[in-house]
This record gives sequence, structure tokens and C-alpha cells, in this order.
Amino acid sequence: MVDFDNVNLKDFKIENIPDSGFYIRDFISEKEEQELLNKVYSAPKPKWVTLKNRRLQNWGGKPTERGMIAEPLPSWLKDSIFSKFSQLEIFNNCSKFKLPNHCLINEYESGQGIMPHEDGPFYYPTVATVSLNSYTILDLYKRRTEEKLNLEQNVTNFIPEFSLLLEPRSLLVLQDDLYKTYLHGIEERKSDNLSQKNIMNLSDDVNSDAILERSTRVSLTYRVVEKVMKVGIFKKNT
Ligand SMILES: O=C(O)CCC(=O)C(=O)O
Ligand SMILES: [Fe+2]
Repeated sequence: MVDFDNVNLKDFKIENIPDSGFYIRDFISEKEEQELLNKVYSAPKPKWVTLKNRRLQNWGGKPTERGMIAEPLPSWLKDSIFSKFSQLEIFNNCSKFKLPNHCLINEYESGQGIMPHEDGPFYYPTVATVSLNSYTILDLYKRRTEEKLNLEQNVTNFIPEFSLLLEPRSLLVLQDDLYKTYLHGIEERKSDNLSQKNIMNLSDDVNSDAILERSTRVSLTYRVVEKVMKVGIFKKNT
């Protein structure tokens, strides 16, 4: 386990990729992973939003152009995680909030994924993702100009510039150019041949020719929504 009192986010910087990506293996313990999974799966059924290729839960409020009516994140999404975010100063550049106020939980069954996309302007440009239960491979694509985009027949024909292996219990942080000028996505696959991917964060003990089988992955995507509206703003002061 990492001793978070004695490390710096820079120690986890992924080399030879554009700025900035950080990857921390074993960010949480197996016990913490299990506790988080239990909480995710004990959420009331209406909390799940089912999309074509994944299910999700939205915690913290719905970000919109006008702002987000913020609801406090439940403690189980913070307990084993926020102290480490603070120690690593992941969200410290964010002027208003030093910790995330929003968390999107995605669940992908084997064979599911997410189209290449940008996280966009509702969020402060830092995203921190905890992976639970299964690994996945995140593909990073350089953004095309609008003109080129219109010429693309199918967005999935994009060739990723590079990829990252996200192991269960790991944390990935994307900031700067990787947030602002790159798209990220997860291919819809049941297994991955690592040798066919340009993976930039492989540890020495992972066989770069391995073929991995995906199982159900749950990801916790933490972000800051800076534009928030206070609830009860119309309440009369008495
Ligand atoms: O599951 C992941 O790691 C990525 C999720 C994602 O890109 C998003 O929710 O915007
Ligand atoms: Fe995203």
C-alpha cells in the first residue's frame, strides 16, 4: 500500500505522454473496494440511469449551464478517498473547492464501453477516477478540428494516440492538455490483447503480451463543478 503521508502526486506522473496524467496502483485496499461496491449496489433502484452501453449513478447534483444545485456527496463516497485527494493536492488548484463536489458512477459489463468524448466545460479541468472490480483500457484521442470531425464517417474509426491500463483499485488523474484537448473512451470489448495497444503506464510486472478478460467494472469519476447554486436562495430571512 502507498504511504500517502510521504508521497507527492508528481511521483505518479505517467511519462512520455502529454501533460498531465497520473496513475496510482492500489489507491484503495481490497476491503475499501468491497465496501464501495456494496454501497454502489445498495443504492435505490431509481438512482441508476440505464444507457445503451452502461449504467450510471449521478451523485452531487446535475451539472447544467446555469449551474448545479449541489447536494452533499454521501460519506461513503468520501471516507476512504478524500483524505488521499487532500494529501496528494489533486484538486488544490481549483480556486473555490479543494475537493470534488460531484461523482459519476459508471458500471460497464464485459463488452460495454463509452464512446470517445470530452468531459467538457461544466467541470474544473481535473478528473480523478477510481476503478473497482475489473480492469479496463482507456483510449486517448487527440481532438480533431470540427471540419475533420464532419468528414469522419464514424467516430469509433478514430485511432487512439495511446492507451492506459486502469487496474481495479487504481486511481487515474487527468489534467491540463489531457483534459482539455484530448478525448477519452473505452472500446466495447470482452477481452483485450495488450500487445495490440500502445499502453503507456504498464508496470514491470504486467506482461505486455497478456490477453485480459474483462468482468463488470464500476468506476467512480470525481470532479469539481465550480458553478453551483445554493438551495433555498428564495427563502425569506426571518
Ligand atoms: O469509466 C471511466 O473510467 C470513464 C468515465 C468517463 O469518461 C466519464 O464518466 O466521463
Ligand atoms: Fe469522461
